[in-house]
Amino acid sequence: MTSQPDLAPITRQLRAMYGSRLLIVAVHHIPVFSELINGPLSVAELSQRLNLQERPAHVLFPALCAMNLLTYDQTGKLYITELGRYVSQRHTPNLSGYIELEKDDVGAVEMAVRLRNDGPLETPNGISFVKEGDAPSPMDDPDESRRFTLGLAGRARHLSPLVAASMTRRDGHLLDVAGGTGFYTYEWLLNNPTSTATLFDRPAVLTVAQELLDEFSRSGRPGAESVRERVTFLPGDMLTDDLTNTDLLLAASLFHDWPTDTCQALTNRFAAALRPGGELWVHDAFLNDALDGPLAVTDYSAQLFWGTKGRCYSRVEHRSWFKQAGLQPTDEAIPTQLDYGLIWAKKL
Ligand SMILES: C[S@@+](CC[C@H](N)C(=O)[O-])C[C@H]1O[C@@H](n2cnc3c(N)ncnc32)[C@H](O)[C@@H]1O
Repeated sequence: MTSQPDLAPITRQLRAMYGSRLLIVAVHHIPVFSELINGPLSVAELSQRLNLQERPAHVLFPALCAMNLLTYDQTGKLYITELGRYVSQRHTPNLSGYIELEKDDVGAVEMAVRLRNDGPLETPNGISFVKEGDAPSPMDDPDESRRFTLGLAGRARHLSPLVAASMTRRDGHLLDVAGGTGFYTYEWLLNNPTSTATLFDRPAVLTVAQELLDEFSRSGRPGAESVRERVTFLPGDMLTDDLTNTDLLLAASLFHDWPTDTCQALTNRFAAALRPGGELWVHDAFLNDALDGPLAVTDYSAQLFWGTKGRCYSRVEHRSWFKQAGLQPTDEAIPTQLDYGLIWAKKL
């Protein structure tokens, strides 16, 4: 087990920028506080008045709750908190004019565009970390996929020993879907010396993963050399291609790149790939089940909203996909680091 520090303060600072944009937008571009000034509204009512679709609403409203500007009443309606009144023009004094000084910030203006449009207006080069259908994908471009994959390598190197230590130890097969660098697979195989694994991702990503496995195998760590012989690299499209039958399936930083209907479809595919007694493990950053924070995750959700087709989801949202796919969710919630954690479900 690593004794390295939790790097969450760094990623929190990095992502705070996205939360700031949401604050400016909610006060000056998409009038959340003006709509709520006359009383509580349900998420559906408020979304409809603001012309926001499900994904942007589930990014913006939880973030404003995490900032303690909005909260839910007992019937689940959103209302303005005592603190939130101070960003409304109807309250004296208020900070609305002060926030207005940032209104034309390019990031805030573009965030308003993306919230209204449920994503950027144009994506000629595809969307970060996403390969879907025939649309162009940076994950299929050799230079871009290398840049994206190596961009995640430091986080994966840091978190993968913690993830491997928390996952089930067993003799069997691990399928690491959308496995990226492969570090989660390599670390799990190091802890499970008689097991095998498949790393599934786009072909250009697997080229990088193979290089990282070479480096891992030569690290001199006890058992690292044998890991190479126990990994199969399987290029493909997880949305459409057959997935290897497996005992454990890992979805690390996977669901948060996709909209809810795709998450359900993927969970169904993952459940079908599991053998009886198999386990689906999800490593991600989870919203509170009440969709009101935590701030580190609502900021992350805004970052993912900005760049991918997804957002952060709560454990309850994940567990509903598991149940619909016929899996039995466990109620374990295992923290790792960087505001991430593990949850898992069984196939009976
Ligand atoms: C955010 S990265 C996560 C990588 C790794 N699991 C981790 O935690 O570091 C998402 C991965 O999904 C892969 N991906 C996206 N669409 C895919 C598809 N249709 N089929 C297979 N992999 C896909 C990307 O290539 C990328 O490696």
